[in-house]
Amino acid sequence: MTKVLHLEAINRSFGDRQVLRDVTFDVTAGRMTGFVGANGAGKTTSMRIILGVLAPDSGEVTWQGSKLTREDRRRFGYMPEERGLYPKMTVRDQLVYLGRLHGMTLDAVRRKVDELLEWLSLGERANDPVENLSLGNQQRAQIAAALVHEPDVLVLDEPFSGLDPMAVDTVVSVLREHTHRGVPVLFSSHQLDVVERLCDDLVIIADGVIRAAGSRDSLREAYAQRRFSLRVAGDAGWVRDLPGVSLVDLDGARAVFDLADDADDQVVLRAALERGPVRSFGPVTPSLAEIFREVAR
Ligand SMILES: Nc1ncnc2c1ncn2[C@@H]1O[C@H](COP(=O)(O)OP(=O)(O)OP(=O)(O)O)[C@@H](O)[C@H]1O
Repeated sequence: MTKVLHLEAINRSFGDRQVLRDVTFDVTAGRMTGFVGANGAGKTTSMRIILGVLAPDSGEVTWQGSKLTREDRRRFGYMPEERGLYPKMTVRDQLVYLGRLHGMTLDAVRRKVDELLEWLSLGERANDPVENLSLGNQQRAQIAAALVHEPDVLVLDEPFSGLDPMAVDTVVSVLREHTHRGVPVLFSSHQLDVVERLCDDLVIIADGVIRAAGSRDSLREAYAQRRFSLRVAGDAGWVRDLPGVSLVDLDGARAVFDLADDADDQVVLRAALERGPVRSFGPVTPSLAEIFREVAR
């Protein structure tokens, strides 16, 4: 059976303000699930509830079909929004300490820490106090802290914020290594381009309500407009006169247009071929940013 972390109808209010409403979604083993939403949408609150830092007013979180226990949660890796490493302790000592807290033997934890430091390109900084590290390196150390006890589930609040593109790639390869071993990974991010590139599944939240959830590709398909792109040899402006076509963008030989439900894309293609060579023709898949704008507004 595939291992799934499941949130079922989670509700939570602060005072008279309800910030999560019937939040329901899955994080599946072996997949990277991107959790996206505007500031204040409810991502951090959901993650805190998963980790048991905060209790829901109603609803429950299950792991492999059973209600989460404290023991399960000890096997989770969490990178909280408020970063929590001791500034004066060296990176290595800190990671060893955290591993020991989780009951690892000194040998096992030392091996794991060396591996993580190398994976995250932190080897040269290992004996520096955290406060002497650049922000990007502090972020890497924070990620190492979430991974040191070889967690069964990973929940990461904004793990890519403040990282340069190379560091993002480093962290992604470390997380991918975990998904390949069957670990479900839930991460929140504001950077839609990063999420688009690396998530397998996507959960979009707005005002405490899940607006869309599913595999990235199925969401792209579901939100695909009947939008097409046509590139011809000459000027493509004539396409706007075809029935059912509404032009979205025209750039000389390239036209992007939406088709009415009853219009046939092959009719447009034949019309183009009658006029001359067609360089390319096909549906345009929406980007994550476009889907996000559509569902989260
Ligand atoms: N302890 C708290 N007391 C009162 N209100 C809170 C508390 N924690 C969160 N909130 C409110 O709940 C809402 C959701 O916040 P949350 O931090 O979950 O959003 P988020 O999606 O993580 O946003 P961001 O991307 O800005 O971190 C916000 O309006 C926030 O102000």
